[in-house]
Amino acid sequence: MDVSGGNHKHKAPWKRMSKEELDNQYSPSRWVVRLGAEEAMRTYSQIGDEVTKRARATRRSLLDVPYGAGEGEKLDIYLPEAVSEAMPFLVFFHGGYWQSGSKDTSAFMVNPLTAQGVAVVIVAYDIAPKGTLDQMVDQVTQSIVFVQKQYPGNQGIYLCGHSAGAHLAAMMLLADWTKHGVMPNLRGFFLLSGVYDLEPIMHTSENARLLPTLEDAQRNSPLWHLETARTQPSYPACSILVTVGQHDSPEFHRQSREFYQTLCHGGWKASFEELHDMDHFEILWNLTQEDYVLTQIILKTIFQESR
Ligand SMILES: N[C@@H](CC(=O)c1ccccc1NC=O)C(=O)O
Repeated sequence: MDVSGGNHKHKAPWKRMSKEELDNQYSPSRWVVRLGAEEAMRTYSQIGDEVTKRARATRRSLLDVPYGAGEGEKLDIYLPEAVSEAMPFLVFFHGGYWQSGSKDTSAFMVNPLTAQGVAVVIVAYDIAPKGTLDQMVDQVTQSIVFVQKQYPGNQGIYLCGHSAGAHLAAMMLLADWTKHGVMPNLRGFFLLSGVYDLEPIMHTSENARLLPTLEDAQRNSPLWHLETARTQPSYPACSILVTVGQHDSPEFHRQSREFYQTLCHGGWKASFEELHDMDHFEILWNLTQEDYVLTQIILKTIFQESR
C-alpha cells in the first residue's frame, strides 16, 4: 500500500509517465475528437486567418501599433462602433506553445465583443527561437502597460489567453508593475486551456529547448509561484476564470484544476468551467459566436465588473 507518496503521487502523476505518454498528453491536437491531428492544425490556421480578415474588413482597427522598440512588439486594436475614453479592453495572447501563432491569425473574439462595446487588443510577441520565455513574459507586461498608458480612462483591462497564451496571461498575476510607473486597471482574467506548471513540459520533445533548466521552468510557472510565495493576491477584486475543454487531455485538465484550486486557496476570486464537448481549438473557434456560452460569460463578467 502506498502511504508516504500518496499526496505527491496525486499532485504529479506526470512524473510516472513515459516520455511518449508525456508527449501525447501535451500535444493538444492529438486529443481533437472531430478531426485528425494534422487536419485540426490546418483548420486552426485557416479559421484564424479567415476570422482575422473578417475582423479587419468589418471593424475599425489600428494595426501594428508598436508597444515597444522591438520589431516584434506590435499589437492590433479593434474598436467598437462607439469609441470612448471609458471602453473596457480585452487583451488577447495567442497560443502555439511559444513557438508558433501570430496576432494576424488570432482575432477570434473580435466581432462579438466589439459589437457589445468592448475594444479588443491582439498582441504579438517574439515566439521562440527568437524570443525566450522570460522575454515573452516581459513583452506581455509591456503590452499591458502600453494599453493602460494609451487609454488611462479605460473601464477595465481584461486579459485573455489560449494555451501558451493563457500561461503568459497568468504570469501577469505575478507582475511587478512598479518599475513601469503605471498600475494597469486589471479587472479580470480568462484563461483558456492553459499550462501553469511548466515542469512537465521541460520533458516533452516539443518544448525541452525552451526550458533548459528546472529554474527556468519554475521561474516561468505561475502555479509554482503561487504555491511557493503564498502572498496576498495583488488584485483581490479581479475575476479569474480558468477553463478547459472537455476533450483536452488529462494533463491539461489537471493543470487547470490545480491552478484554480491554488488560486482559491490563495484568496483570489477564481472560477472554473469545463467546456462541454469542446476540444483545445474549438474553444477559440466558438468565441467567434456571440451566443456561445464562453462568449456570454466573458461579456457578463466585463459588464458586471465595469459597472
Ligand atoms: N504541436 C501542438 C500545437 C499546439 O500545442 C498548439 C497549437 C495552436 C495553438 C495552441 C497550441 N497549444 C498551446 O499553446 C499540438 O500538437 O497540438
